[in-house]
Amino acid sequence: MAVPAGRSVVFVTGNAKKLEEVIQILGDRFPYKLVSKTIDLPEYQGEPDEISIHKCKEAARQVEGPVIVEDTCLCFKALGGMPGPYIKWFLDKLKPEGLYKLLAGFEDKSAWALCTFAFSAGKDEPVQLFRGITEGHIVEPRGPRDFGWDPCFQPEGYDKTYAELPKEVKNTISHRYRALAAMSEHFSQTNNTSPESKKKKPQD
Ligand SMILES: O=P(O)(O)OP(=O)(O)OP(=O)(O)OC[C@H]1O[C@@H](n2cnc3c(O)ncnc32)[C@H](O)[C@@H]1O
Ligand SMILES: [Mg+2]
Repeated sequence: MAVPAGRSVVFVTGNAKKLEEVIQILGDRFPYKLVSKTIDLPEYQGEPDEISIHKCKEAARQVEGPVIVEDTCLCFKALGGMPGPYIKWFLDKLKPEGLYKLLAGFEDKSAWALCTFAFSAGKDEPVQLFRGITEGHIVEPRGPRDFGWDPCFQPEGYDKTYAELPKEVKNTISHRYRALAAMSEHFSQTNNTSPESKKKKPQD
């Protein structure tokens, strides 16, 4: 499913830092005009894919047009992938220090950040998902506190936390960067076909 060339797509999020990164990462790589809209969508429960699909359908219902949403999970290996999609509440109550302490009884501090972008061309249209994963470790918090759990996540292969790394570095290795790369690639390909040929193509 595609959006006619030149049309805008609304990125619905209640998180200003997410939006900032999305704009920095996408630059002019995205074939549609990205417009943002601040709506605090419900925090659904379930598996990450299910949550993103629900979130996207609700956004499409409210916006009544093409939308993108994003959901981020932080998963601890020693905890079987939890907090996962519930990281927002864990972070809110425990702060980055508490997230680190949560793993005090475990030798395995490994974790992965999962970002899922979901796109829908409108109300009642199917939802497409684009995922990105960055592996790393949960460490004692270091660095600025301006974005979520960044101070306690150290990506694999780096000796700095997401918070300590320059934004330009985080934005070329992050879960969000990887998911956006998959989404941009998909839309660049779809966008290369003419509107006429798109009409004849079966829906993606
Ligand atoms: O409106 P939405 O887009 O849902 O924004 P949100 O803040 O509710 O975000 P999520 O539901 O995806 O919950 C993810 C939590 O993880 C935090 N988070 C998301 N991406 C992050 C990143 O790259 N680095 C650090 N923290 C991040 C974010 O602030 C939330 O507390
Ligand atoms: Mg949310």
